[in-house]
Amino acid sequence: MLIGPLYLYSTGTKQHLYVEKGALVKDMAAHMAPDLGRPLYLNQALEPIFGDGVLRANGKTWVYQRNVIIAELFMSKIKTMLYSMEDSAMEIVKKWDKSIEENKGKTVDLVIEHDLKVLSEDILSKACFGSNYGEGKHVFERLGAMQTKLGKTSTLLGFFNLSFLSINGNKEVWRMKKEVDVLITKMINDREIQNKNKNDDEKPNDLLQKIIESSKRDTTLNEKGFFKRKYDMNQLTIDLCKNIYFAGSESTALATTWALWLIASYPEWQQRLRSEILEAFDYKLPHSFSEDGKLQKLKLLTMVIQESFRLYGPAVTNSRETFADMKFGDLLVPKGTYLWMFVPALHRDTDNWGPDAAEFKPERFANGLSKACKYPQAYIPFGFGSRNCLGQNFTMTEIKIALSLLLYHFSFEVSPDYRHCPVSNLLLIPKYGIRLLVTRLNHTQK
Ligand code: HEM
Repeated sequence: MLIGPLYLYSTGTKQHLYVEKGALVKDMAAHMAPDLGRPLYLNQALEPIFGDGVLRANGKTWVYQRNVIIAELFMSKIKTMLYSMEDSAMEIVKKWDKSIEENKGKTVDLVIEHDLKVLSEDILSKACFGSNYGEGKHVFERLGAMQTKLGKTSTLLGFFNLSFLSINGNKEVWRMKKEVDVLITKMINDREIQNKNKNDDEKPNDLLQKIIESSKRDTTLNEKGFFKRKYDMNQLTIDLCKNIYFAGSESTALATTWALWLIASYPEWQQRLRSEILEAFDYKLPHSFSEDGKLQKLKLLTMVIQESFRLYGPAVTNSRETFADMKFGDLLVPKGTYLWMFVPALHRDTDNWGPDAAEFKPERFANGLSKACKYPQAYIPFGFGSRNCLGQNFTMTEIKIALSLLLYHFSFEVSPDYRHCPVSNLLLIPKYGIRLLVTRLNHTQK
């Protein structure tokens, strides 16, 4: 059946508009929340995992949370996390080095995504919550288990099968929710104990601290009549932490995994990237990421990551609900319509990207996103408009550091045992894992 880039269908009383037209996404991106928000019916099913956290919220709770975290993820703040990101990334270098050593210095065939997952969980735990992977591990494990139970799609997006959970399955998800809440409550309480008797300038300066302080300072959400129900600020604090744990870990790990697989698949690009890294860091082990402009110098690496996000971005679908009658271009969309975007199709739209849209061509980003395609607003690996991802800078920095260190130390080829099968399971995952042949490199210093 041919259905085209714009079509409407209904499920009972709900109307769904599927949009795969760059020009329309551009118009949608120009509309501000709250008229265009998270779909309400998806929201109900996702309550155990996200509570009223920023990913699921609409209206004033969303505004409150976005304001709490936004400045904590600005580039100026991320610059203070560079050492810690690098430290975590060096762990993976040491681990792969050890595997090679145990193989008498010869090339090893490694499944990479688990190590990259641990890396991104460690970075997020340290940077945002002042703990490490060991401490955050139980939260990640339980959130992962809930995610698997809750189905085949993400909050960020779509096609949520609401009928799949049995009563027992449902009970189990709520049990896991309670476990996660207990773990996060303990983390918050521990932080409050640590903070006792400390002056403000002695307290940690991370996202968790900001979330705790804002919840005490900001009482607007508690005011009677402001919402249909009174908000429990303690629960909202827990929910927001939970949302950050969820939003910031697996997505980044998968993005790094897919980018490394593409780099291994295109040896000429791999060589070009390595030369750029060696040059930027003066042929020394890259450990000066905090030096001004070093990361910005990695222009080819940025292009490769952008292209990887275009073809293998972890977020597969995106969705919105119109909370008012709206107009996008010539199209009138009534209140209560669900809007769906299937990102891989949008990112391979030949009308927007040209006839080579399906090919890996990082050079299309040589002069920036605005020159790479007709409708830059329809490049949406991090979503669009006023609800776009707050973690973009964090993620891009983390991926650049991890890939620079890995490309400095190792060369990569795709293993003959690799089976290409990207599937959407909440996020875009490699169904059979990603296997790479990893070889140690020894650089002679300049
Ligand atoms: C490769 C990594 C990542 C990808 C692909 C990704 C993708 C997305 C997408 C598609 C959305 C929905 C945007 C929309 O509906 O238009 C989103 C929302 C969000 N992301 Fe990310 N994200 C990543 C990493 C992160 C990180 C590291 C953080 C935080 C440390 C983060 C925090 C958030 C938050 C708070 C939102 C909710 C924004 C809102 O609703 O206002 N993300 N992300």
